Amino acid sequence: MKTLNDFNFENKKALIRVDFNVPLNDKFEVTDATRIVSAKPTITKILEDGGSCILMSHLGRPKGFQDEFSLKHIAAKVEDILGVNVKFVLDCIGADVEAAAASLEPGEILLLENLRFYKEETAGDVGFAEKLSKLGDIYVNDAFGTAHRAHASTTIVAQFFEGKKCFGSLLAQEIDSIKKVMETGEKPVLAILGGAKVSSKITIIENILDKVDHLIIGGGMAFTFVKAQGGKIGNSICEDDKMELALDILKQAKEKNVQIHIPVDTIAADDFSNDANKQVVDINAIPDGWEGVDAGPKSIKLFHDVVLASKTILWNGPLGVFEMESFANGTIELGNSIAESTKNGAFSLVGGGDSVAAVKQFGFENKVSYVSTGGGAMLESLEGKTLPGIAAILE
Ligand SMILES: Nc1ncnc2c1ncn2[C@@H]1O[C@H](COP(=O)(O)OP(=O)(O)O)[C@@H](O)[C@H]1O
Ligand SMILES: O=C(OP(=O)(O)O)[C@H](O)COP(=O)(O)O
Repeated sequence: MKTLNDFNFENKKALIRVDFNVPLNDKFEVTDATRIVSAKPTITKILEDGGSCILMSHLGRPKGFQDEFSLKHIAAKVEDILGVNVKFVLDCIGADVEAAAASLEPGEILLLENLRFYKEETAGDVGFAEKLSKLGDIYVNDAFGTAHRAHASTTIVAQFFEGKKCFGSLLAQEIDSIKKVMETGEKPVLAILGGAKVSSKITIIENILDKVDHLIIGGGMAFTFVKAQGGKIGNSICEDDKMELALDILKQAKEKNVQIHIPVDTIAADDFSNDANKQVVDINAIPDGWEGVDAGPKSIKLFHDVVLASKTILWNGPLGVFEMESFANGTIELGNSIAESTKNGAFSLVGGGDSVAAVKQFGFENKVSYVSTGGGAMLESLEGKTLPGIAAILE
């Protein structure tokens, strides 16, 4: 696995695929710059070596050239975070871009326009990838968030850099964190899966049953397991067509010696709204007209004990409807438990969509070992897939 340290970038132009797909508000201001901050170590190392950086990224899912998706909106933020002047070109291929890249001096940074303004990017077009490849001497992939896409700039371009391609430090760190959970982590290894649906996590569950000692199934997806075992779940969300599968997962877990922990109680609400009436009830005795929306106190304690006994922890998916203040407590308490366990020496990885949002919203970002910068990319990694962006560097 080639990393930045395998190269000296002196007088070299690094063509770096970053994931600067960051959220913007209606004034086109960056509202969460995590992905830009996370790319800084790679860029700094290359500049310190005496090289220059050509940064390429997508932003959103534009249909052709659309001003609102221009990377010009984020150029100043990138400059601010890197602390180095950033040159910006209004295209990502073509004569102007080639001239700008050719005249780049050591220590300088060039930011290209949104790659997805060309449909060839997402189509993985070889000709488009070849044009990009002309811009740099060494290809660095640091875009973990987009590593599950076999696009021109994330995957196809790598074939033009035989022996001259490597992982950036962010991508290497993401790979390492996943490896810690899936392969090398200190036991006991715990995975906590929450969120809304069993169906979106099936492949992950089946893949990690071979890797973990404990599995907490929380959030909305727990109710499919509870109902499948004969529990009364009222109006709680449930995927009836996945009940058989839930029973099969419980059976597989037993065979594989994995201890599964399902909530024993829940906060039930009489309406799916923040000001609904609520009551604590046993998970398998939810009255008609009520639905489970958050972990109950006994479950929080149970999960706390499992988390504190674990040395390696993966967390994906909230334990309740955390977007509503009234039902955020279980997710916050789980965050507190993971923070405490991390302080005691456990390795904790948080990844995938809403759990990362929850971790940031409730201030746990610096209290866990690692927060992934990838949503879909992290979920696909946990499913056991080799991401095309990663495979292309290894080839
Ligand atoms: N008991 C519940 N009932 C309904 N929705 C829930 C419940 N618990 C969690 N959720 C919802 O699950 C969603 C996140 O699910 P999911 O997308 O699978 O997680 P992630 O994005 O972290 O992988 C959140 O919007 C949250 O409100
Ligand atoms: O933000 C991203 O994905 P994510 O929301 O799954 O983390 C990546 O930049 C990939 O974007 P895409 O899903 O439009 O290919």
